[in-house]
This record gives sequence, structure tokens and C-alpha cells, in this order.
Amino acid sequence: MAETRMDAAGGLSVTTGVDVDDAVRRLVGDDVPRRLAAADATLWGPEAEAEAAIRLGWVDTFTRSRRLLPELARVRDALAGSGVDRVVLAGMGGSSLAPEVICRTLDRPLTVLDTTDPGQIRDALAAAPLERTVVVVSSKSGGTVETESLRRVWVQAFTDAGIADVGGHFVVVTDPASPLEQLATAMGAHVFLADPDVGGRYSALTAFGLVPAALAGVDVAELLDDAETFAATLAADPPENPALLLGALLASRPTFSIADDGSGIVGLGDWVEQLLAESTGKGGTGVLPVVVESPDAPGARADGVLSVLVGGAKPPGFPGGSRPEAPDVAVNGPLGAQFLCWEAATAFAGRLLGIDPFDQPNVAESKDNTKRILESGVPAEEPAFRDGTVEGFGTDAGDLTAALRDLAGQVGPEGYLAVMAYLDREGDAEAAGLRRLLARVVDAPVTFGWGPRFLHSTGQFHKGGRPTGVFLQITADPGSPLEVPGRPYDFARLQEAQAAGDRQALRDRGRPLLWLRLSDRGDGIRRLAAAAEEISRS
Ligand SMILES: O=P(O)(O)OC[C@H]1O[C@](O)(CO)[C@@H](O)[C@@H]1O
Repeated sequence: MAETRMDAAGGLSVTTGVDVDDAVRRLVGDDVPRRLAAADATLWGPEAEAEAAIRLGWVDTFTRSRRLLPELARVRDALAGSGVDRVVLAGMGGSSLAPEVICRTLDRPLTVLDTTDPGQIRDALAAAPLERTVVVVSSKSGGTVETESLRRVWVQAFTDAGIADVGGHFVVVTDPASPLEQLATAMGAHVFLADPDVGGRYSALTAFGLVPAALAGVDVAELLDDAETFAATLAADPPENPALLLGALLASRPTFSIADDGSGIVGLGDWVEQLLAESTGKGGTGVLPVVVESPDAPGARADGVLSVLVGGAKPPGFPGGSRPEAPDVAVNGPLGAQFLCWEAATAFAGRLLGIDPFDQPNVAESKDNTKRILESGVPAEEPAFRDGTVEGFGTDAGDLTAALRDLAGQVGPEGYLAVMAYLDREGDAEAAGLRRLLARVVDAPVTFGWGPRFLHSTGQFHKGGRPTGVFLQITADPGSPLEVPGRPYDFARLQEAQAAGDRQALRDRGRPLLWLRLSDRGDGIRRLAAAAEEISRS
């Protein structure tokens, strides 16, 4: 195999056997690397220019983020001094994915709440003494319904526990002048203002990525050092510009799978998924990310899928590597450099695809539907079948196995199946295994997302990207109610409205959608897994 490898200072490399020389030449011919490094907002065409002009701060945000370090150290010491040693993060998409990767990678405890599942929230509330807890509320816009609902429930919990200084148990990260900034100041919370010229999914190296991680005990300066060293090569010509090569590779196929292969970085795929899906899935095009469990997972190397491995000191499968089958791409390097490399690669891919990588035009639709449904109530639907603890809607099939088989049969050429589970990603964790099982059934890429988290990630692609998706929505009995203080709905109602709102957005587009409602979560998930196994055997 002819191998191309590009290396950056600081140890980040991209290695591939796929030929994308033409695309790389085009980008270099148009002087794109140098223009990107100089934050040139004209790179994505006239329609994207206004948004790009206020969204390119990430190309050098790591230098500005250093200003946060003394304040972070002060706040961390003050919290530790008052006995606070547990950090909870409430935030969606770009406001929580990066700190989750950072903390999991560096093995610092951080409880991430990016959910409306009442059981998951209740468990987090009950998990540790409230006097020892700080809640980081992160929202760039300051108006995201999940985050605001979580803020309210935590305020209520601290108040009910008789804690005198409730505001002192909150740290808020938001853009200057957002509604959340005002609220935070009124609460007496500590506020970190983020760079307004960096969009949510590009914000890993801003206050959004750094504040929760630093409070959880990570030495975030190292991430900034890694990014800064890497940044020196952003404007470089080949072979010193791995982000350029990665961008050309990502734009070369409709779908890529991403797996870890011993990088030591935990969960980068979920962060990459949001970055690529929300940035490119629009205008009926885009690159679909498929996060897979391992390099050999079902679907990782399906036809038309670019297989990407993060990690491996010697890229496995390449000459001298350890794996018999070569991946298409290996990306090696430290976490801080990975963040910046993938962000730049997304911007390069956006240029090749002719899209605006900084907007998310279709995310609002499901949010608007949710709002309307919260006001008017969830439209009643009759189940097509009841199969034990599973009810099925939107199918002609009479039982679960037949319904799943029908759905799988609707995945066409360049199609994919998206599993969207509005469940508890801790308590119902085994549901994630459905991706692997269904990938054995469907001869096409299969993605898995937790609702409503995926609405801020692949949700954009599902509605705005290639119109080839087939959808499996899973919801469940919410269990005992949990109020959203000061709101006329509780979390179960909000979760239900989010699922119904997204169903409506997908159905309005004529996308095939099977909705399964589980009256018993554990049993329902087991039945689904058994049905998928049965189909894969037949
Ligand atoms: O930080 P915010 O404004 O709460 O937004 C959270 C997420 O929601 C989106 O705006 C839209 O899904 C994402 O791009 C963003 O990361």
C-alpha cells in the first residue's frame, strides 16, 4: 500500500493509504491552510461569510484561554477549601462533550448531565452529599432548555437541603451578555465568560472545555501547550499539515467510522461525531460519523465507509503495524493537538464540500416542535403492536422482530440506520450494545445516540444532511416524576416532548421511522437485542 503520512510538531500525525492528493492540491492551490490560520471568513463562500466572521476564534483560542488559568486555580482552591470535591456538569453538545473526553482521558471524576431522563438526573442528585458538590452550568447561548431545566433542579436541591450559599455551589460558563450571565450574577454564582467568536462544537480549548476539567483536577495548561505546538503547522504546506490531509480524507467519502486503538484518549469519537455531523450535515450533503466500539466492530469497515483509528504508536495495518487489515486512516497524537487538528480538518472538509461548517440550520426545528408539544400536549398515537414490554408505532408489522426486519429492509444505497434512545445513559447503558447487534443485521452504517444528547450532534445531520437515514426511536416509561422547578412540565414530559418533536421533524421529511416504547427498560432492551440477534441469524 502506498502510504502518505503528514506530521506536525508535537507528535500529531495522520497516516493513510487513501489517495486524496487532488483534494490536497486544490486546498493548497487556493492557499486555504494559510487563509484558515489567518481566520479568513471568505473561505466557505459569500453565504457563510457573516457567520464565519464571528466563529473563527478557535484557530488561536488556546493563547487567549491561558488568561483563565490563574482564575481557575483560585476558584478550584476556594472550592476545595470549603470541602467541595465533586463536580457535576450540566450542558449539551459542545458545552459538555470536550470536558467529558478530557476528564475520562485523564481519569478525573466528572458527572456529566446532558439529559432530560428523570432517573439519570435523580441518581446524580442522590449520588453524593450536596455540600460537597459544585455544579458547572455551561451554555453558550444561555437558553438551552435541557441546561436551564437542570440548573433549576439543582438550585431546588441545594435549597431543599438547607444550604445557605446556593450560588456558591454554581460555576457558570456562558457568552458575555447571555441571559444565563445575568441569571448567574443574580444567583451569586462564579461566572467564566467564554470567547463569543468560537462556536459551541469548536470550543474544546475555551472556557467550555477547560473550566469543568480544571475544577475536576485536570492540569489544563498541558492541553493548551499541545494545541499551541500543533497550531504552528496549521498554515503549513504538505507534508507538515496533518489537519489538511485529514480534512481531505473526511470529505472523500460519505461516511467515516471512528474507533480507538490504544490511544489512551477516552471517548474522542463522541466529540468528533458532534463536530463533523453538526458542521457538515446540511444542504442534503455531509459526512456521517459512525462511532464504533473497536476497530473490528461490525460496520467499521463497511463499503463506502472511511475507517479512522485514533491511536496506535505504529499505525496498525500499515507496514510494520500490528493489525492485519489496514484502516484507511490513523490519527496519532496528544489530546490538545487532536482537538485542534479535527477542528481544522472539519473546516478544510467544509471547504471541499461547499458547506458552511459553522451553522446548524436544522437543529432549531426539533426544538420548536418540542416547545409546541409542551404547550399543546403529545399527540396521541395507537401502537401497531404490543410485544411483551415493547409497543411499536409507525409500522405495519405485527411484532418486534418483524418490525425491526422491515425497518432494516428500508435502508437503501448510501443509507444508514440511526438508533436514537431516549433513555438513561448510565442506568440503561446496555442499550448502546444495540448498535453492534443491528450493524450485523443492516448492510450499512448504524449509528447510536442517546436522546436528547444526539439532537445537538447527529440530529443536525439526520434532518439536514443526506436524506438517506432510516430511524429507530426508543423511549421508555419514565418512572417516578421529577419536577422542573418553576415550569409547568416535569422532566418526563420534557423528554417525551423532545422525542415527539424529533419524530415529527423526521416524519415531516418522509424519513422511515419505527418508534418503540418500552414499559420495562431492562426487559425491553433485552427483547430488542434478542430480536436483532434472531434477524442476524436468519
Ligand atoms: O451551549 P448551548 O448554547 O447551550 O448549546 C449547546 C449545543 O446546542 C447546539 O447549539 C445546537 O444543537 C450545539 O451546537 C451546541 O453545542
